[in-house]
Amino acid sequence: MRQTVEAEVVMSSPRLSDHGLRQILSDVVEEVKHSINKEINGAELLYSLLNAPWLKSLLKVHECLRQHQREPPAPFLPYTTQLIQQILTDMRTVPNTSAEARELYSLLREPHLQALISTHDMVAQKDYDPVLPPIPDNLPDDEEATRIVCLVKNKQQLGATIKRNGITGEIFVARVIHGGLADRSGLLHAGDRITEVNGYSVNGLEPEQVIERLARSQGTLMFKVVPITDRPVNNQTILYVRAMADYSPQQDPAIPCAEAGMDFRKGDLLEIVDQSDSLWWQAKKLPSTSACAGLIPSTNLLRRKQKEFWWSQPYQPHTCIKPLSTVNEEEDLIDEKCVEADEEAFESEELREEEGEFSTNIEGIYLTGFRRSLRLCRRQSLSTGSSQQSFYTRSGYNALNNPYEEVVRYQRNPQDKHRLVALVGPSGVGVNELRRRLIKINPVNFQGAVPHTTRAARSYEESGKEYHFINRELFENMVYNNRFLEYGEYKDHFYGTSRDAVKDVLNSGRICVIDIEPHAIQSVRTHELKAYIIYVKPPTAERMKETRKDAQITTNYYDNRPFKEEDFQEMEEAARKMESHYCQFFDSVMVNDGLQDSCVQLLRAVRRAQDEPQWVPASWIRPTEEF
Ligand SMILES: Nc1ncnc2c1ncn2[C@@H]1O[C@H](COP(=O)(O)OP(=O)(O)OP(=O)(O)O)[C@@H](O)[C@H]1O
Repeated sequence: MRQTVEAEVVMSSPRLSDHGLRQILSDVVEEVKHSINKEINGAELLYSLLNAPWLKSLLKVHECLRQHQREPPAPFLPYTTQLIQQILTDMRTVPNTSAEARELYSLLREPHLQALISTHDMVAQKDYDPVLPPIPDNLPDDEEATRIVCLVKNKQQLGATIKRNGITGEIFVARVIHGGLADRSGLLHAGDRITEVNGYSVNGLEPEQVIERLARSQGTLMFKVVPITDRPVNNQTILYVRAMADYSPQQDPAIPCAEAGMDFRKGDLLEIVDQSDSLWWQAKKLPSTSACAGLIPSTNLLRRKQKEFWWSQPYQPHTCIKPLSTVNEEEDLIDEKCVEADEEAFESEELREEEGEFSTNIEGIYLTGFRRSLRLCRRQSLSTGSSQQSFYTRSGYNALNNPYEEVVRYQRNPQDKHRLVALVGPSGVGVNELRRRLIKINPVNFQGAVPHTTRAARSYEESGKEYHFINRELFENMVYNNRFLEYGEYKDHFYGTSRDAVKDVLNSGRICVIDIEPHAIQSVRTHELKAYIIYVKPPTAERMKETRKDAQITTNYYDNRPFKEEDFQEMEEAARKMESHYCQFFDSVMVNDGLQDSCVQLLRAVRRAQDEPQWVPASWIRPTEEF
């Protein structure tokens, strides 16, 4: 085909090719000379112009190029380099050159230009076209249009899967993996029928036998394919999701090709590049180092698998809304399970008779939301799991419904309200200590949320400061209206953190910093609060022993007591469970080792949350349909 085009170019200007431009010019020069002899006006000027050395050089370039067009490319000489050298030599001999000519001369001598031209010549001398077998002369008239595809094998996978039609025995390309070798060639497509591999017919072979043949071949792979006639238009949009479940292709017997599969863990960010198949999508993990995507199950398929395989069973969140005395229809509809799996992580303890409160006034700064009863109420619910002392939330999260959460990149506008900062960690790790210190560092910027309680205010307490003191009826009404992020019962009194208490802080322009139980995470991950979840992790048991030797743990029995060996073990176990069940929601993870370092880490994380772009659920930014 290319030969035809080139032939057409040459044929389209026969006069030039017959005589050569130089010859024509010489004829013109002779004519003009003749005119001078006849003393024709202006002819002398034209003569000097046509005789100018630059015009001659230009013509030389033109002729050399035309010459090259006619010659076969094999013994290609470094033409361009030679030409440039010739032009430079010619220019040197020209007296009184113009400023433009001098500029051109210096430009052509620039080392980077010379290097570029010499590179061009080197590349031009190579012949990259594949050597195709000759087309047989005796092709039947009804021969199907076939395509010969040559791919050079490298360390990469071919990036395509094949399948066999059970009835006809024909082999087809089942899918082409995005960014793989086959995809980048642009020559193989899902639905193409493969008739030959490396010159051998694949008719009647099993897909495994074809693959074996491909694996054995060295260097170039040659496919003869009958291209699919109605190739679907590729109008894929890229989708970003956070995995809410684990997946391992190696443990999935149903995956079409385990090598083409991509494993992921809860919390991984995935870029879904192809959803054209209803069962198997193609995705890359972010941050992505590979150009090649991997197969992952679609939402529907993963949901099905979660029910089938132990390895991807999602954790059933410990969310138990047990209505207080009031039961309403809406609550009945919420599918939530009782807190049970973390049960053994916490010791069952008797309620203390006397309730005490921590001092909350540090150097004149009033710190809210550090109430001892509230914390004990939480701990009590985890240790007993009994309906008498429970800590509740209205989370509707279920990984079975949403194994992937669509996410978008979000950066808070400086004029917008701050994102809520929620700390999560096993009891005793130091969540309250860190929160207290953060607020103390900058009470103008950071503040906790004032909790609500039904217990009576003490003489020194003021409603809205230590707690919002409200009666039981009002509390139940707030529960009924879903006003609490989490709430619970302790010693016949209710305690809870309300959505409005958090909003009050955010509306005042401050950053609200609260600590929550992990099962309340879903109630703060909303468009309204845009919570940034920081997980506070304990260091190793050795480091805990060292750093906490003077620290006191809050218990139900005593106001405070020193940490014991078993406290560290329990904390380690609780942390392990918390991570395995909730890690997909952690925006940031920090280890609370040395207090000073931890405060710096926390401050940095809080700044990141407010000032840097983060992946957040797409539903916070725009309403999304389930995909
Ligand atoms: N990095 C640390 N180094 C030394 N001591 C620490 C550190 N972090 C916290 N502590 C101390 O450990 C004890 C428990 O911390 P804190 O009260 O903050 O726990 P918590 O995570 O809020 O758990 P809970 O709410 O169940 O009491 C406190 O005495 C605190 O001062």
